[in-house]
Amino acid sequence: MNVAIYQMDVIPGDVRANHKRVEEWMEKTVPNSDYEIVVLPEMWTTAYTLPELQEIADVDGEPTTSFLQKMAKQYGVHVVGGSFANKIEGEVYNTAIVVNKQGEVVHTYDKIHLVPMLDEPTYLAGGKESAKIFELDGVKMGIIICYDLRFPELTRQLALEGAEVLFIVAEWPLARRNHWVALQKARAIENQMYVISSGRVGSYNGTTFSGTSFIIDPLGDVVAEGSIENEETIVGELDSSKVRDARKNVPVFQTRVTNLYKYY
Ligand SMILES: O=C(O)CCC(=O)C(=O)O
Repeated sequence: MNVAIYQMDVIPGDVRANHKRVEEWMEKTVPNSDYEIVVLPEMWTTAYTLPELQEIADVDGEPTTSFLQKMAKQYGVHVVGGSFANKIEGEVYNTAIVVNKQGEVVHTYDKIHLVPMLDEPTYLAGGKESAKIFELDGVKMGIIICYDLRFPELTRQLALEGAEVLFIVAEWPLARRNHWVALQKARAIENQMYVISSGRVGSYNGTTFSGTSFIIDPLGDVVAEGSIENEETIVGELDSSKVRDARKNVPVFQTRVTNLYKYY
């Protein structure tokens, strides 16, 4: 499966303008390509305009869900649609969405770990359900959002449920880029799965973001890596046999000693 990540900058607080940017990127990037999956970053419709989100967030997933469904159908590509601010019954969630190339929503996930350093709990509600797996073209996958990367339990759970690919959509600050890089490689190696991340670039409200979107294979080797500061498209190929080989050669999942793990 060929993947293209849109490592984009985000216009703060302007949902329609960001839709337009994604539409323009799709128009330019997807036709005549062999991309089967495209990936967007975290909160790409609004950026982290937290105090404004009650006013500008989508309501019950709209208009962003319909927009992504239209893009997926029009371009015949699966869309891992990053995440967006999504107001449901008065509370704003950070919602990730996956739409298949037929335009069907195959998965949503509301970020469960809110970031204290960003005061997220003041403005956002945490998801009520854990991350779960979904399938695209018969391959099991999972998606987590930014700060979730710091909680290895969540990714392990997805791997134990059969995920071969982990998407991480993010707006990770440049100041902690070394964590971003090391944790992604660790998640790929320890779970013997592909890690595909989409980070935003640019700055907002005094924070500069780290870009550095990745495609990392199940051995932890980097297939493709974005720059720190440029808007660009990062591409690479996923091969399920590499997951099977990694898990066969180092049989981590058969060697776990769960009865001795106190907290898991
Ligand atoms: O964990 C971090 O250092 C950054 C997390 C973050 O910025 C986010 O979840 O949006």
